[in-house]
Amino acid sequence: MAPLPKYLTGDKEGIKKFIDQFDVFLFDCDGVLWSGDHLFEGTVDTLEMLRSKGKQLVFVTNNSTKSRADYKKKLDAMGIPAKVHELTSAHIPHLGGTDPTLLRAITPADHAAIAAGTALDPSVGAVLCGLDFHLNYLKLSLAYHYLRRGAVFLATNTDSSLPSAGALFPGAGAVSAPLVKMVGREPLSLGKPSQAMMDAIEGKFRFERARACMVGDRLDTDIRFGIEGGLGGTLAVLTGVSRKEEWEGEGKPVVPMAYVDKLGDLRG
Ligand SMILES: O=C(O)[C@H](O)[C@H](O)COP(=O)(O)O
Repeated sequence: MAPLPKYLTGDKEGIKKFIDQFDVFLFDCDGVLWSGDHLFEGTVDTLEMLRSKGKQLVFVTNNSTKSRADYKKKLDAMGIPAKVHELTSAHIPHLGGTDPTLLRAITPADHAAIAAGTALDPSVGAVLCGLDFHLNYLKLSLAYHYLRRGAVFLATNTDSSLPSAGALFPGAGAVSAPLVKMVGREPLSLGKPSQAMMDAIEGKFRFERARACMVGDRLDTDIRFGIEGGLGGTLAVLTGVSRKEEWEGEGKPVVPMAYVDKLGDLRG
């Protein structure tokens, strides 16, 4: 049985010992640094404090509504300095997504063209579902028909919910759910807790897993990601999705190494 996590809020000595164990901190974003556009009090100072101790900080989000460049802008605007380590773009041709011509109600002509296949691009080999604030019936219909024709079913992540403005909203898993219902199978999910994501991060940032700590608000994505990735530590915060009741008690499947009420508590 995993030992109960250490509660670090207000424990100066415990916080110091915890931080000293790691060289690298992987930060989940939504629910840890901010909730939507609301930056949590103490976030900037805490990241600054960790940087001043020589820690490497890596931001690891499942949120696919923004590109890395957009995240860089959001971090800059919130006073969190960050570099975008994008060496080459992926060069994967794609369609759909944010295409404005899809932001409308489906028409009888769409039904006919999708059914006949004339509205479908024959070169499409995969359908990738992510968090989409403009999800609609037309996009779902196109995605379903690509899947029916044999396209690989992928998801950026399958989080059930998105923390924003201090509440929960439908997450990326709720976006792919209608397709799951239709095709009767789950997508291959590439974001946290998938270790494909951990391997990609490790490949890019070259850190020692035993000296890295994952900080997150969700047990089923962030904390599980850190544990299954063999990281030296995991730290849960209570400003997002998971509650401490989820790891308290016996036989809980995912238990963080430590937790704080909020990230800013790491300032001691
Ligand atoms: O549904 C989603 O995609 C997630 O709730 C959201 O993107 C989570 O982002 P993260 O907590 O990984 O920053």
